[in-house]
Amino acid sequence: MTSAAAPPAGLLQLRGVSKRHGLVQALHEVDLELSRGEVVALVGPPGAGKTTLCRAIHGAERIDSGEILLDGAPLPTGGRGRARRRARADVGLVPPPETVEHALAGALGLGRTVFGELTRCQIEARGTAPEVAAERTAGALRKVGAESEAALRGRQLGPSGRGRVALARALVLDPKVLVLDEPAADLHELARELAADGRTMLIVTEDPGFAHAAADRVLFMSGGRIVESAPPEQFFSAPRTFRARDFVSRLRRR
Ligand SMILES: Nc1ncnc2c1ncn2[C@@H]1O[C@H](COP(=O)(O)OP(=O)(O)OP(=O)(O)O)[C@@H](O)[C@H]1O
Repeated sequence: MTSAAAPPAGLLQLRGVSKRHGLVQALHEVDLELSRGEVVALVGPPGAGKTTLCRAIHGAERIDSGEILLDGAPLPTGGRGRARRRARADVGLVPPPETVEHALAGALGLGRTVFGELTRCQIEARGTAPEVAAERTAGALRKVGAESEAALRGRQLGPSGRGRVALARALVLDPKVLVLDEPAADLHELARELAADGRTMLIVTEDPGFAHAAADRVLFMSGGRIVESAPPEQFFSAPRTFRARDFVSRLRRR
């Protein structure tokens, strides 16, 4: 199939989303729907388009065609204004471990502390009052177990701290959809807690155990297309297409 079968009245909808990187068609008319409270695991081989899809949903990647709707309203795909900042806050993205350092370094700038940045971004994106924002920052850092990172600056963060702070930065904006791109294993338990709390999430993962535990549904991507959509137990035990069977058998051999 070329599009994911999904229930109607989704919180997040992608319709015919395409994106080309130079000669590479990274996303090919992707249709996707996430219902409120649904947790979807996105899997697929390297180069399938998973990160491009996550970045497009977050508004970090300009799409070539198609549309992305959140709560029925199109997400702005360009510009720098308040509407765009708000849209990016509504879809929180935690980048993969290999790029989270760069992403946080950009957010924290040269001098800002973790606490300062998490507070600032709420004031900027949501117009939150400073004292309320500071309280939320403290709550988010507590939630992810990164209270001891509060006074640190970008380069002082260790690998585990970076992932937790990036998650706290997304959470502090109370996103309608949370996208986790290959979260490190030490974030899995937190992701499961967020799923149990009813968060709507799209999680890129190649860990079948984690997908089973956290996700309601698995989407399999290959060649820029969503090829299968199934409950985790069904997908990992009986994938339908050749490409998915090959992917699952490679996972089993690892
Ligand atoms: N900025 C870019 N410039 C050129 N090509 C890119 C760029 N970003 C991604 N691509 C290409 O687009 C395709 C999809 O990449 P993407 O990173 O979205 O896949 P992925 O499924 O996340 O892969 P991985 O699991 O390896 O992270 C790949 O062929 C990749 O090489």
